[in-house]
Amino acid sequence: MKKIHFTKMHGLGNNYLYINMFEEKLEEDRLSNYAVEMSNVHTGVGSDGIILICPSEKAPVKMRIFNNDGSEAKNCGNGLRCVAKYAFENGLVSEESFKIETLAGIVQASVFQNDGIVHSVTVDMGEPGVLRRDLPMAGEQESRVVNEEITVLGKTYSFTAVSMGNPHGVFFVDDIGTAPLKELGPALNNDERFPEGLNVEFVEKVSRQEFHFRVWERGTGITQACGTGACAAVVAAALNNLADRNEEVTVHLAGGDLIINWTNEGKVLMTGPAEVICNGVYFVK
Ligand SMILES: N[C@@H](CCC[C@H](N)C(=O)O)C(=O)O
Repeated sequence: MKKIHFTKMHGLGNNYLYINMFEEKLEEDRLSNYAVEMSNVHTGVGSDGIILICPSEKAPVKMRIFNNDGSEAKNCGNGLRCVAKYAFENGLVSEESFKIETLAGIVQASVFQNDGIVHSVTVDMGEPGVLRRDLPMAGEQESRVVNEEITVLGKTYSFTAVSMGNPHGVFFVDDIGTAPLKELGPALNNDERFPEGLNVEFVEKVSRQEFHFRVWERGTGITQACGTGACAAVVAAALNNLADRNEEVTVHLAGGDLIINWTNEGKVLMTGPAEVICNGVYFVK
């Protein structure tokens, strides 16, 4: 019987099964099935998806992420912090600052540790995409989508679109508690205006340095946290003059807080925790 060794980790409750591809051999054409099977809460381990920590020719490690519906995404902010922690604690890297390759490009991770145990990680996520073509989204490809009206399920909302390597739609609301996440998330993700789907975020401003945040993720549904989504939210806040560039902004997600800074140089810095839940062995059916 085939066995897959994994480490279950989470970043603010956004949990994935991490597979060390330096040691495990998985068939490329079965990765999507493994994500669905292993993530199943009833018959698998239960998770928001799987993340492969792979060898890379461009960096010490490469991250690949599959949502729990089996779809592969190009980026994952909470995943990057966990990959950085795993790589450092398991000797895949020896420096405290190192590169990680993703399908969206190469990012720089810096771990903060005590006695070899990483408690938090800053990832330089690179520059956000702010044009329609970056998502992609239908319409004039070279234009931005900032506070633009969109009609969904018969109601009109204003939203801002940002790519962090994966597509995000950010909706600013007065009360995060009444945000129609469950309805708007799937509707927008399946909307033909977003040919590659959409991660949907509702964001409530507390001050220019503090926002509440809830997310419906493409390929998974409602999760406790989304790192790329929090980055997109702060970029969207700055584009709408609700926050300032080059300032640390605290984003309160369902699972805890992230600190995000869209610097004047254009990079988005994300800082937050990463935690190990358990190690295990999955018996392939
Ligand atoms: N939870 C992640 C994002 C995971 C991928 C996303 N659902 C997509 O399909 O783009 C994060 O922390 O960024």
